[in-house]
Amino acid sequence: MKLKEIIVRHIKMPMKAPFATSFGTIHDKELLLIEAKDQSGTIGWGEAVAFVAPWYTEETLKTTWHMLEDFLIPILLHKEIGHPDEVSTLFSSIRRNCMAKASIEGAVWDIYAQQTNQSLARALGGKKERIEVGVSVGIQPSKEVLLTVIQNHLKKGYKRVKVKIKPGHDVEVVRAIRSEIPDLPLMVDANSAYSLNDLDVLQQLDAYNLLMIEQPLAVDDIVDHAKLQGKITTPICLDESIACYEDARKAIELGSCGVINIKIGRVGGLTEAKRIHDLCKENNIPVWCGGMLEAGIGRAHNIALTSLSNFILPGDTAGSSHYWYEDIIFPEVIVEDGYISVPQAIGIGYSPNMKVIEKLTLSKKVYQ
Ligand SMILES: O=C(O)CCC(=O)c1ccccc1C(=O)O
Ligand SMILES: [Mg+2]
Repeated sequence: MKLKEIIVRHIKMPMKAPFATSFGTIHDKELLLIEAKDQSGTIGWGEAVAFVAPWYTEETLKTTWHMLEDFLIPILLHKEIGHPDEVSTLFSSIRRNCMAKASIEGAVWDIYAQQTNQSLARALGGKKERIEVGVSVGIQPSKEVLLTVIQNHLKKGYKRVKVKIKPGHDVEVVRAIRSEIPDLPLMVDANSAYSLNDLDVLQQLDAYNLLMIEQPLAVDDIVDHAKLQGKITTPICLDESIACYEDARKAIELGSCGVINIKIGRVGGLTEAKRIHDLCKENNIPVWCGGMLEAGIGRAHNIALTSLSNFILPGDTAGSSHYWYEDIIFPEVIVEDGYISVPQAIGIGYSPNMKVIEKLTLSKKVYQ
């Protein structure tokens, strides 16, 4: 394929409820949509998942647009691409900026799947027909509200619940959930809010039979995570610390985690996500697919990736209606009894809903 035109749209999705984490609260999700056209007319879609502020990683919506416009789009436009794996090689002179790279690489994978007449899941080597999913619950105003929110998600069929924690809002919260729902498959995510000085609190969490503790320590500290893993039995799941295959290799070698959360944007695309998946599989490290409050295009890519065999644990890819009044794809992502069916149609298996996309678009730019 050769890309002849790329359209970048900045859209703003109103959220049903704000999402609070240890690093801040997200009220509406702004994101970039990438529409890439190949010379034969096939259109592929990608989503840039960076937030407007750099709390989760260093990237922002504006840095992703800058990288796309000034570096990544010029590299790809009019270049012959035989296979989507070549995109990361073409981008290898650009350091990091993973979410920007992933957004356009995802659109190339979509075109490739369509042109080889298969679903994106199949193109990636995924075989699962349905995937098990959980939900991520942000920090709530009170324990009562939190418990009501969790019960509502369980009624909808979600089988695993992740709650956000931060210092001062941790052991008590977990104790309250456990005393009301003792057998709930439960995990916590700290988004790097602790250090080894908090060992006492992290060891107390060990008593609550949690599936895992996600990213308790600093983003760049796989050494301290290894020390912590030696002192608690609950598996540590790394999220922010794993930005590429090499990070995963080193974390596994050091014993910094028992589980890895793979996010396509955080690791720079589907090709790198698949490499990390394969590495974890060889090392008996189960993985699951993390989320970035994606709109439908990002959600569709997550579903395809999660169809790979070592995505053993339920991921954060909830149904469209979990966050959105109206998603940007048709049909929307539906969760039934805790499962999403992996689409079998060619490409991402969902169509962009242009009416909704146009309505939510704040600005748009065409590159040729
Ligand atoms: O539902 C989702 O998309 C995942 C929600 C989530 O936990 C999250 C949301 C925003 C930023 C970081 C994270 C995270 O996994 O750490
Ligand atoms: Mg996380």
